[in-house]
Amino acid sequence: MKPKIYIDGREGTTGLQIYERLGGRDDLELLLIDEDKRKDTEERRRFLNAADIVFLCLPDAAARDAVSLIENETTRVIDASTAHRTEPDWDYGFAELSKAHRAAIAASKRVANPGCHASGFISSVYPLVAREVVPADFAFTCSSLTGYSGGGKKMIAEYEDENRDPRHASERIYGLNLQHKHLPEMEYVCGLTQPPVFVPVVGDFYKGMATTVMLPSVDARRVQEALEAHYEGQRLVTVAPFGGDEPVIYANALAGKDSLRLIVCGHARQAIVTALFDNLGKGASGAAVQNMNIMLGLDEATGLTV
Ligand SMILES: NC(=O)C1=CN([C@@H]2O[C@H](COP(=O)(O)OP(=O)(O)OC[C@H]3O[C@@H](n4cnc5c(N)ncnc54)[C@H](OP(=O)(O)O)[C@@H]3O)[C@@H](O)[C@H]2O)C=CC1
Ligand SMILES: CC(=O)N[C@@H](CCC(=O)OP(=O)(O)O)C(=O)O
Repeated sequence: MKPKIYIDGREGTTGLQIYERLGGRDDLELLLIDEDKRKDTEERRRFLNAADIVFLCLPDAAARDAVSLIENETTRVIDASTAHRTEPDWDYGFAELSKAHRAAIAASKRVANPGCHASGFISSVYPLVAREVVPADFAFTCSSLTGYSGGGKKMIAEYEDENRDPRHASERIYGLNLQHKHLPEMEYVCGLTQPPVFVPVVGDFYKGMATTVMLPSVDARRVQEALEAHYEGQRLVTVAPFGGDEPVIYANALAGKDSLRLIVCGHARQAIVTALFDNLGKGASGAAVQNMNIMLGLDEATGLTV
């Protein structure tokens, strides 16, 4: 019997990208809701309970409602929203962080898929804190550049409108209240004693992401060696040689891929780590499909672009 998969929110940016990654697979059965019933609570309840694995690609409140519609013990959930990422009875869906994370995902009924900016920060910082290269009470700062698809359908329409605000041609700094919605998961997953100072920036390009963590008074080579050791043998998270692959970093360099690459630059007294990936790949839909593959005991990269 093929596992039955339902994508709640399939018409959205993340949902469509998951559908594209699963559409051509013959090892899964996709349960497809009628277009005119996709927001009908009773019909969704039926689909949510008929599936073995459900992807939630919905706003936070709708994701919480969807979970409450599940009335059986067997349906397993991968939630792409922010709703459950710091809940102790959910597993955080970033398998490369540790063997324990991977094992928890494999056995989980409830997986919270990481936020895009959070994926960049956590992939850099979790190993450095776990390996005591940087203390958990370090005053982390981070800047993260993302394509506008990170803002979903509404932001895509805003950027692609022919009469758009001409200021969209320039980068836009946001999250200025320093309370971005990904801060709680960054702090929780890395075990930090304080949140980082986090500056997200959206640019005039569709997809791609470069999240840079600043590490004053830290030896850059030690950082690179720790990250390389931590991710040894991983296929979807890799570490560049010290100094990086190129003299400059373009935020869209890994657009279209489901992998993430860490690049360490600096010298003996200062380091920066940049996580380069696609906000819709390892930052959302690619990660969600990877988590599903792990939950089903399949090769984690099935259907993904490494
Ligand atoms: N875009 C990205 O890079 C990332 C997004 N995410 C998260 O994934 C989730 C989805 O985001 P994204 O795909 O960008 O958002 P979109 O706005 O592109 O899509 C959301 C979809 O959910 C549908 N929807 C809204 N409310 C309901 C409801 N009550 N019942 C059924 N369907 C509903 C919308 O319908 P309609 O089409 O009618 O508007 C839309 O199709 C969010 O929680 C987001 O924060 C996570 C990581 C990255
Ligand atoms: C450009 C833009 O607005 N990006 C979104 C992040 C998208 C994302 O990862 O959202 P989730 O937390 O729901 O997963 C933001 O910064 O709020």
